Amino acid sequence: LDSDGPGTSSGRRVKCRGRRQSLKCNPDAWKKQCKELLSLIYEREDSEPFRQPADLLSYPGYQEQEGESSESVVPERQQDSSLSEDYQDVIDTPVDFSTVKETLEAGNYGSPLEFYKDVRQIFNNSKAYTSNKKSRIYSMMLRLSALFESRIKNIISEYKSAIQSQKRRRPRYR
Ligand SMILES: COCCNC(=O)N1CCN(C(=O)c2ccc(Cl)o2)CC1
Repeated sequence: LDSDGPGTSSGRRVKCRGRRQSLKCNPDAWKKQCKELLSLIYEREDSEPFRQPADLLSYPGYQEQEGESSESVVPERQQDSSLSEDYQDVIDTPVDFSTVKETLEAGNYGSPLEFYKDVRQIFNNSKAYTSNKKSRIYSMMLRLSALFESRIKNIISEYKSAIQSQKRRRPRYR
C-alpha cells in the first residue's frame, strides 16, 4: 500500500504543487471515496446479511442455507434459531455496515485505515462464525470482501502519498 508512484525518484513530489483540492494531494479526499465505496457495497445484494447487527432469531433461514442439507451433517452451530446467543459467544467485536456508515458520516474516522479496520472486522467475524466454507453467507462475504479490497487499496495509497507530500513540502508562512 506504499506505492509512491511517479515523480518521487527526484525525492520531490512535483505532482502536488498548486491547489490542494486536486484529488492526488488532498488528504481529506478519502472521506468521500470511502462514502462512495460504502454506497457501492450497499448496492450489492451480497451485503444484505451485513447491513444490520447479526440477529438470527429473525433470520433462522440462514441455518438452512449452510452448505447442502444441514440435517445430514450436524453443523457445529445449533440447528435451531438460538444462533444469536451463540453468535455473541463466538464473536467478540460484532460490527456491521450500519455502524461503519454512522461512524463515517459522523466524521469519527481519523483516516481510511481506521475505516478499513472496521470493515475488515465484519469479514473476519463472518469467517470466524461460519461452520462450513460452503455456507451462503460465507460466499457472500468472500465476494464482498474481494470487491472491498480491490477498491480500498487505492484510497489508502493515495491518502498515504497525500500526507507524505504534505510533510515534504516547504512550510508555507501565511
Ligand atoms: C439480514 O441480516 C440479518 C443480520 N445478519 C445476520 O444475522 N447474520 C450475518 C452475520 N453472520 C455471518 O456472517 C454468518 C456466517 C455463517 C453464517 Cl450461517 O452466518 C450471521 C448471520
